[in-house]
Amino acid sequence: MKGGLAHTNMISMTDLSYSFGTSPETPVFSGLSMDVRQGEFISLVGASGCGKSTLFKIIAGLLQQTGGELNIPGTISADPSSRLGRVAYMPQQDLLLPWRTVLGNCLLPWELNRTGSKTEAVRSIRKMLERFGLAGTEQRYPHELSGGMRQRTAMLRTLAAGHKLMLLDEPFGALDAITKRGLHRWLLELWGSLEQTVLFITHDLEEALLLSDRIYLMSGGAGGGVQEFLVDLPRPRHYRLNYDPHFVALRADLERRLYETYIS
Ligand SMILES: Nc1ncnc2c1ncn2[C@@H]1O[C@H](COP(=O)(O)OP(=O)(O)OP(=O)(O)O)[C@@H](O)[C@H]1O
Repeated sequence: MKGGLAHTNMISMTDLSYSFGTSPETPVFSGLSMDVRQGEFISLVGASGCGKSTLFKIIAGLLQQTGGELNIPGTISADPSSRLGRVAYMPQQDLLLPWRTVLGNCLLPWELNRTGSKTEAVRSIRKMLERFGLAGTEQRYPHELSGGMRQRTAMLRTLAAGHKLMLLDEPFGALDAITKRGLHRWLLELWGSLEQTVLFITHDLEEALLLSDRIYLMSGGAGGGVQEFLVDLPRPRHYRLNYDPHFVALRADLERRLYETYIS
């Protein structure tokens, strides 16, 4: 966690559960109690299908939990519409609009909110494009970008919405190891320089360890719940840390605990 930030909860959930209407008796997950504090970088790992993306949709206000409490300051747990537009949510597929340029895609949050002038919004996006290593791409269409560039564009658009809490659903899942490494460095720098709180879904345990303050291991199903895993590695972090004996031991421990969620 970044220094100087208060232990204010950005999200806190108690005994949260969710079942789709099609199978109300078999919850996707249940008994989720966890919190995300201001300025933290938290990762969520768990078997495919345990409900990670569903949880993000609940936090973003697209779905309503079927049990338990979800507290996000300024919203009402029982009213999912009160959460809509309160957090920045980047779903698994980047969802860039193919008929819009990079600039056009990044202007979407402004078009939805209309806060400030368009000139100011364009100026601010141009500045961010540089910071995101996307200078010169503003008139390109999504199909003219590499996978890494698309992800950065989608993240820029997510950030341009101006929310302090970002939900990133496997943003680097489809990228090669070296591109991923570059984006990790870039994301850590970005997170370190902004007052951003990040909740991040990944299947890559090294990625989770490198980026996070804490990791939640989600089990899914009835009585699955969630386990907390503390990442006591100093910051700033660099990928060379992956070869550090403490990192290797943490990775083995995390893998063992994740394995236990599969067989429990
Ligand atoms: N609209 C839906 N109706 C019914 N079941 C659904 C629906 N959407 C998802 N599910 C089911 O809910 C479960 C959780 O899906 P979810 O996408 O949240 O899992 P996940 O942990 O994010 O998976 P992955 O790691 O593979 O992305 C899965 O079994 C999925 O098939």
